This record gives sequence, C-alpha cells and structure tokens, in this order.
Amino acid sequence: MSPPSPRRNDQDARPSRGIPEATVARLPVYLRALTGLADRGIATASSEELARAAGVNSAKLRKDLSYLGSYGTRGVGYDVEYLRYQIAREIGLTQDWPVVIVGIGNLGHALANYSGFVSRGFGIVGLLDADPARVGERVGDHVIQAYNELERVVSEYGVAIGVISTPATAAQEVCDRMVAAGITSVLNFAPVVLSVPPGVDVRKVDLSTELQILAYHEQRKALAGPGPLSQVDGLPAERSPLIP
Ligand SMILES: NC(=O)c1ccc[n+]([C@@H]2O[C@H](COP(=O)([O-])OP(=O)(O)OC[C@H]3O[C@@H](n4cnc5c(N)ncnc54)[C@H](O)[C@@H]3O)[C@@H](O)[C@H]2O)c1
Repeated sequence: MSPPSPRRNDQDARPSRGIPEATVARLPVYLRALTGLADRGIATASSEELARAAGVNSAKLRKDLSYLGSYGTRGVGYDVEYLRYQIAREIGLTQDWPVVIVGIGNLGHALANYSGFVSRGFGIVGLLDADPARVGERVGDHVIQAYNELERVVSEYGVAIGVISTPATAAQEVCDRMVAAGITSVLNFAPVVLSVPPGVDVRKVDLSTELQILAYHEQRKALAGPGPLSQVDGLPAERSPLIP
C-alpha cells in the first residue's frame, strides 16, 4: 500500500499546465482590461496600451501572454477579440461552471445576489446552510437548502467549484465534506488556512488582509510625502511584504 499523500496548504503556488501561478492570477486582470477596450470599440492594442489598461508593466504583460503562445503582431499589436478568446479559453471561461455556496449568512446572501457570477459563466446551483431556520428562505432566484443536500447537489450538477462563507470554525469541516463529495476547487472567504489533498485548489479571499496591505502602503505614503512610491500593478498583494 502506498503512503498517504501529503495534504497541501492553500498558500502553495503551483503552476497550472506550465503557466506560473502569478501569471494565472493576472489573466483575469487582462481579460477585464481587454473587455474594457472591446467595449470602447478598440480592435487592436499594443502591449503598452494593454499593459496600461491592465495596470501592469508591458514587459511583464508580454512575458505572461507568451505563455499562451500569444506574441501580437509587430507594428500592429494584439487583436483584442482574439486575445480575449485565448485568455477566456485558458481560464476555462468558454464553458459554464456550476457553483455551490455553503454558509448563507450576511456574506452568503451578498454572494448569492451578485449577478457578476452568472454573467461570467458561474451559475449558482445550490445555496446550502446548516441552520434549519435558514432552509427554505428565498435569496434572489434560489432557495436555501439544507447543508445535508451537499453531496446530492454536487453529484446532480457535476459541481467542481465550491464557495465557503461559513464562520472560520466550520470552514475546514465544510471543505473536507466538499472535497469528499467531489469538489476540486474551493473559494474560501473564511479567515482560516484550509488544508486540502493534492489535486484540490483553494483560493482565499481575505478582505482584512487586503485592508492591512492598503494600510501599509498608506503608512509608507505618509512617511515619504507626496508622489507615487511604486507602480500600481493591479495586484497589490503580489508585491506587498506584509505577511498577515
Ligand atoms: N460579512 C462580511 O462582510 C465578511 C467579509 C469577509 C469575510 N467574511 C467571512 O465570511 C464568513 C461568513 O461571514 P458572515 O458575516 O456571512 O457570517 P454569518 O454568521 O452571517 O453567516 C454564516 C452562515 O454559515 C452557516 N454555517 C455555520 N456553520 C455551518 C456549517 N458547518 N455548514 C453550513 N453552514 C454553516 C450559518 O448558519 C450562517 O448562516 C466568515 O468566516 C467571515 O469571517 C465575512
């Protein structure tokens, strides 16, 4: 019998199909910038224009896009629509993803009512909560179901992505149950580091940490006086030395 596989911590950076994790994290930023350009009727953009719209430096952008095999055309730049398609395909946004949310309190309600998920291909197929008093409550187009329905919902809709918006104390147990049910990607809003087996990806959204990072930069600005300290790259967490 082979030894048990080590559980992986959600802070691990793992390349996705050869693309560095930091590049993967910037692809949605490029996608949003490209969508903005397309909405303004712009058909082609130089790497400098695209980098400006995305808030990164152009060398980094060119390097990132080279992982997708996209180099632009000399003197013309990038075809906005085609690059949008390439990035969406790379991120997996050319298909719909059913999503379950567990923990429908204050945050769960806000997430369930957020129309941006559906418009980006993330359809909510289940809102689940352990509190019997919440079960049956309508939230937007959905009705909250019992947490015990998790396995059935995951199997019925082939759910790969689960969102955790429970208190921190419940998050690991919820995560374990999601993984046992077949979920392989977890978006965690609870302020706790989750432990998951290999093959399961966890992204953590920690608003307090983001605020602490902004506080750090505010403090540096105040110490340095007027004038920009560093280039805004759209992903402040990536370069912040602040460890939460
Ligand atoms: N409210 C916010 O603005 C906010 C912002 C960022 C992060 N968070 C984090 O998100 C999480 C939820 O915050 P909230 O304010 O919505 O809390 P909340 O108390 O309003 O809601 C939590 C919900 O989770 C349910 N729950 C508890 N244990 C469960 C379990 N084992 N299985 C299924 N459901 C369970 C509860 O019944 C409740 O409905 C917390 O970890 C919080 O730190 C909240």
